[in-house]
Amino acid sequence: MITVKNISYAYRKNKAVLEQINLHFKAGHIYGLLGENGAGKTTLLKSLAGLVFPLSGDIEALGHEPAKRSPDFLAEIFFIPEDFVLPAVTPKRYLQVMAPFYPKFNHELFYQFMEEFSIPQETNLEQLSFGQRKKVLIAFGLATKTRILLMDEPTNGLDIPSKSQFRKVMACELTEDRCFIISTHQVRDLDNLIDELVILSQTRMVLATSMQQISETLVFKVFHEVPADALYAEQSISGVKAILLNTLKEDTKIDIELFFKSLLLVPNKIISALNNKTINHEQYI
Ligand SMILES: Nc1ncnc2c1ncn2[C@@H]1O[C@H](COP(=O)(O)OP(=O)(O)OP(=O)(O)O)[C@@H](O)[C@H]1O
Repeated sequence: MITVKNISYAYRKNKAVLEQINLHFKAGHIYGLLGENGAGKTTLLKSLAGLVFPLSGDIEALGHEPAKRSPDFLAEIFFIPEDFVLPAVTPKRYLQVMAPFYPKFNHELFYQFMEEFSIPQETNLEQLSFGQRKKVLIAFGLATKTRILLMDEPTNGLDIPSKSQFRKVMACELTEDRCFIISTHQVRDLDNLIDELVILSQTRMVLATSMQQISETLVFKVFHEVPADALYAEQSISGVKAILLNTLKEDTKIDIELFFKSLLLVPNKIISALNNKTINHEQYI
């Protein structure tokens, strides 16, 4: 659905923000895009949306080059940025103006999400709280029915019930021909939602793999002391949280936060454990 070939980007000379990024995003999947502050996640999302143009390399999305921003492409992609401004109009007026840009827009679905998110429908958008406005934009993005949906920190500002509502609607709206890419630091908000993980660190792609591959290869457990065969371990209030090889084919819940930290601190151990089917950037160099 989206192929990213060796792209690099810099806002300023000699200060790379993305370097030699190679990725494939497939339809029917929800991707979690993780990375430290400044790793380049937003810039990658903007590149996919055609809002910034790679200095080298190519992106092909739905057969289009995003940077050309052709109307056919724009009708099939929606980007929910972290910060945004909504006009001082009612949701109804907002739809009258914006929905025609998306030929598959489903009005009924939009109002259904608005109800599920408990957003007052007659209120001027400008008078809503940040979290409420974010939910309006999420409802709009899902109702566009675009094949690609990009979200930058979508759960930022959402209250606890809305976060679980968000997971529910996202899972329901994913179809075989749609692809959702979510950049976030709130990994717990993505629990049981994402099925693919992409990790960026310091301008590079560290890892792109499926959650299934992670759970088949690794186990996540809590111990009283650090196990001798731990690939990575850290002390927590509940004990020593550790990642080990899944030699007994156990089914444990992936601790994404622990996994992310392990990749930053002991990348070689984790990547070589996953290496069988995993793509990492070194394979492209
Ligand atoms: N408009 C801009 N002009 C110049 N530099 C920028 C601009 N936007 C981002 N950068 C720089 O590019 C780098 C990557 O930023 P980006 O926003 O893509 O990272 P991120 O991974 O999304 O970070 P965060 O998790 O903090 O949101 C940072 O060093 C940032 O300072």
